[in-house]
Amino acid sequence: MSALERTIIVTGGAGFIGSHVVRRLVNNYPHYHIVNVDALTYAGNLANVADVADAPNYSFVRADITDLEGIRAVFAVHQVDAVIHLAAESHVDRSIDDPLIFVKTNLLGTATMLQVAKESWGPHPQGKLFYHVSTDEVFGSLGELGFFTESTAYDPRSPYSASKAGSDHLVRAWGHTFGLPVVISNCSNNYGPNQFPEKLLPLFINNIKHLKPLPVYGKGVNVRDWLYVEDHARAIDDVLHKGKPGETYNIGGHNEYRNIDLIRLLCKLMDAKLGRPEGTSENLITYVTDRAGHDLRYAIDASKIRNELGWEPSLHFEEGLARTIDWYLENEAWLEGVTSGDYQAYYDKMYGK
Ligand SMILES: Cc1cn([C@H]2C[C@H](O)[C@@H](COP(=O)(O)OP(=O)(O)O[C@H]3O[C@H](C)C(=O)[C@H](O)[C@H]3O)O2)c(=O)[nH]c1=O
Repeated sequence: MSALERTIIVTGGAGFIGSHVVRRLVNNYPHYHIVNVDALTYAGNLANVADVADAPNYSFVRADITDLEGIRAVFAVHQVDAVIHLAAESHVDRSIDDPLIFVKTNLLGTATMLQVAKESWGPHPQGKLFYHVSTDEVFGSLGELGFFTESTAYDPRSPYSASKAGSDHLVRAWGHTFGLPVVISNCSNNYGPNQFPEKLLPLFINNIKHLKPLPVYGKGVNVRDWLYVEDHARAIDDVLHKGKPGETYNIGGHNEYRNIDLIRLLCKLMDAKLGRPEGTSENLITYVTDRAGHDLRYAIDASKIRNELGWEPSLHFEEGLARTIDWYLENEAWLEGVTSGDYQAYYDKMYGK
């Protein structure tokens, strides 16, 4: 491995977005050594990276980012040039149900990664990069108009978004105080293969498949800006290679949908794909109690990354959605695998079914 040009740690590389980043870097940069560091908690799944598991420029290390000695051991074995930090607790509903694990993983975990990078790289290191992958939820909630830019003031409102906002601040603090070269990106809602079926799209695809109720929070009028996960992975690649240390980049799909409109579109596409009479899936829609503190709207102004790094989303949403549905329907074993075990207990607790 030492003959390879650059060693990059990807934390959370067995998770949803992380697995797409790992796959892209392993395949596109055979001269890089990609070290996937993942604790394999409920949403981490080595099946997500099975296709690159035997690649000569890929390694996997099972480690928890809150374990200082475990992370030190990873840096002791590998000559790390860059960290792409994606490992995080990410589901807003879980953060309402059980906030402390979000504080631990997202704050202590990020601080641990930063501290070990600093110890290992020394003061004001040259040619190193700590890249923190974050969320647009740090900016709070928009009304009907406007977009989040890189200079929008932070206003996180859920335990999840507050923990991510705090982790962004920690990254900037290590950059400012210790001269660690850091970069941050804040992205909108992702969708695509490998997403754990607690998030809206994979949850609803799975429920439609099994003719189970579709729990729409409140009136379904909340708006999200959807981006295909491979477009996000390409943006991360661009920020890694062309981003300026000390900068922040917003990433988004410029693709806003009210939840209920998205769900109706999903229902229509799935009825067609499953050969069911039109309206079958829509009949499963069940309006339920709104999420506590539910943010109304997220929308990203991605002009900085477009103008400075040349990144743009590539996939039309309806095509991405069709591709996503096909993936979940075709990968039955993956879906069955992640919805067995503890999943049913979680589902029953959250939806009372
Ligand atoms: C699971 C679920 C969700 N919803 C609503 C709640 C939201 O308005 C929307 C999407 O929910 P989801 O939990 O999939 O995603 P967000 O809460 O927008 O957050 C997501 O996008 C950001 C950027 C991240 O940073 C989070 O990590 C990621 O989870 O659908 C329902 O109406 N019913 C449901 O059963």
